[in-house]
Amino acid sequence: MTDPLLSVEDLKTHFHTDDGTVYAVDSVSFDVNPGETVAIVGESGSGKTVTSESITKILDMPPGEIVEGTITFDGMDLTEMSEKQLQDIRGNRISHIFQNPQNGLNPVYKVGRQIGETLRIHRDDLPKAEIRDRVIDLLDRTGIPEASSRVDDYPHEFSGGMKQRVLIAMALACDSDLLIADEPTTALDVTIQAQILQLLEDVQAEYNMSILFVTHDLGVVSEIADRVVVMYAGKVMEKGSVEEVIHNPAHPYTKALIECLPGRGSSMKRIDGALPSVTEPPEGCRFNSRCEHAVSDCSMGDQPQMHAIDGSQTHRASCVYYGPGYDAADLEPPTENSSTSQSERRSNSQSERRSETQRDTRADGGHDA
Ligand SMILES: Nc1ncnc2c1ncn2[C@@H]1O[C@H](COP(=O)(O)OP(=O)(O)OP(=O)(O)O)[C@@H](O)[C@H]1O
Ligand code: NI
Repeated sequence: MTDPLLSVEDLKTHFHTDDGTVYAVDSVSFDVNPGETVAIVGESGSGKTVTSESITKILDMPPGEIVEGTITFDGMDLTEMSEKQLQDIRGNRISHIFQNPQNGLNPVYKVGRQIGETLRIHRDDLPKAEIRDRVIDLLDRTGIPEASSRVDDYPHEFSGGMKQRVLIAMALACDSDLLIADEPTTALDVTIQAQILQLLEDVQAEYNMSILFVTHDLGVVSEIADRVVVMYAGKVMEKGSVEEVIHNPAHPYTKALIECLPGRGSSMKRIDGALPSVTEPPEGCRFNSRCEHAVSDCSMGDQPQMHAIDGSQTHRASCVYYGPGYDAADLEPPTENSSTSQSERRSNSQSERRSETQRDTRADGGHDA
């Protein structure tokens, strides 16, 4: 097996605010292998952006601080790097694109000049004319029609989708190893969204780039990602291949997210309840207050450890039901006609439950005794 390109281990990024410490990212670990797409998914506020912005330290620090953890990129620990060293990495080996493409472009400069700037900074041996040729080629490859004239246009002359293409061109300028894309299609309409996702897949294959894709949308994850990391309130709830996580979700939080996908589950619904306090996170599993399966072990100690699912090397979930003394089958939804209550189900194994239901039936209407 090849070494991961990026390895985030036990990352803790906190914010020191007047209201206390915000535990935005609290012991997050995951890898990104060369050439693969890893998605970080979770509801708003779960710590996806803070995780991704910790990698090249583009966070506001202070109030933010990387309190613990290592971020190894191509064998180098980024958390130990000076600002000068990080500048060499940003836009060169690791590029970012964001939800609002406007923020990535300076309105007063022509787009060609801005893409060229990345090359001038990181490839200062390139002659001027060659830079221009390369920029036009990049715009062309990212699907901008008439690239040779568009190169001299200003950002406001481009639509949202075209601006995002310009930013992808910029990310490709130095042939980055890793593209971090934070909700890059959320602000775009659905057709354009699909085109941008397709473009990312195409350029990834062509440039053998890795992508860390941040989204709250599990539908997008199944389209673009190879592997997925499910975050909730600063913790990783589950991770694994897209197949594993989307088709065989293990954590009650992931199951609930999937239930909320349009066309899935019983109806269009949201997960009941709200994220827990970020300054005073609950004991135990951070999802416990919203989890219909929560038992007393779920509100004790730290976030449960990651347990392997069905003996998989890659699929893991942070839920006590996959640990000793529990049966993950108890996480399955109750059958349609089951009259037993939540608490009864928790305290009984499936077989006990069956015999209890039989007893109930007899008590109600049985005269065969
Ligand atoms: N500068 C900051 N100061 C204080 N708290 C912050 C700061 N930036 C982020 N946070 C907090 O960190 C937590 C994680 O935020 P983050 O932006 O990573 O969430 P997210 O998963 O990306 O959500 P979204 O889907 O809305 O983008 C949130 O509680 C947020 O309020
Ligand atoms: Ni975000």
